[in-house]
Amino acid sequence: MVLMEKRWSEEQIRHALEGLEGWRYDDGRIERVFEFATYADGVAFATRIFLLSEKQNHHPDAVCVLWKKVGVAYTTHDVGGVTERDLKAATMINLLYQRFTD
Ligand SMILES: C[C@H](O)[C@H](O)[C@H]1CNC2=NC(N)=NC(=O)C2=N1
Repeated sequence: MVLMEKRWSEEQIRHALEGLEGWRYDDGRIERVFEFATYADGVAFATRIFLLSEKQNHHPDAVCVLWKKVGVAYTTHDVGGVTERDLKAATMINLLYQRFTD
């Protein structure tokens, strides 16, 4: 039995996002747009997100690969809102992004 993650309140989420650069809360999801020097970097970044999400068994609600930009959104589908799992994924994605900006 997988423990049901507890859905966070909007206040809890907004407080947690103060420490999570670039992410914002909107309508039950957390999301961020990442910018890149090249389109190929954005594609590589998105691919790493897909592989990470399989490893975590926690998958993005959306990944949009645009010209030199990638949009990412997370929510926990099982509970219909944002949980610790989404914030953990966002934290790991911010760390991943650092490799593309150093
Ligand atoms: C059975 C499997 O563990 C669940 O469906 C996982 C898969 N990935 C998931 N990803 C997200 N974002 N939310 C979930 O509730 C979720 N559940």
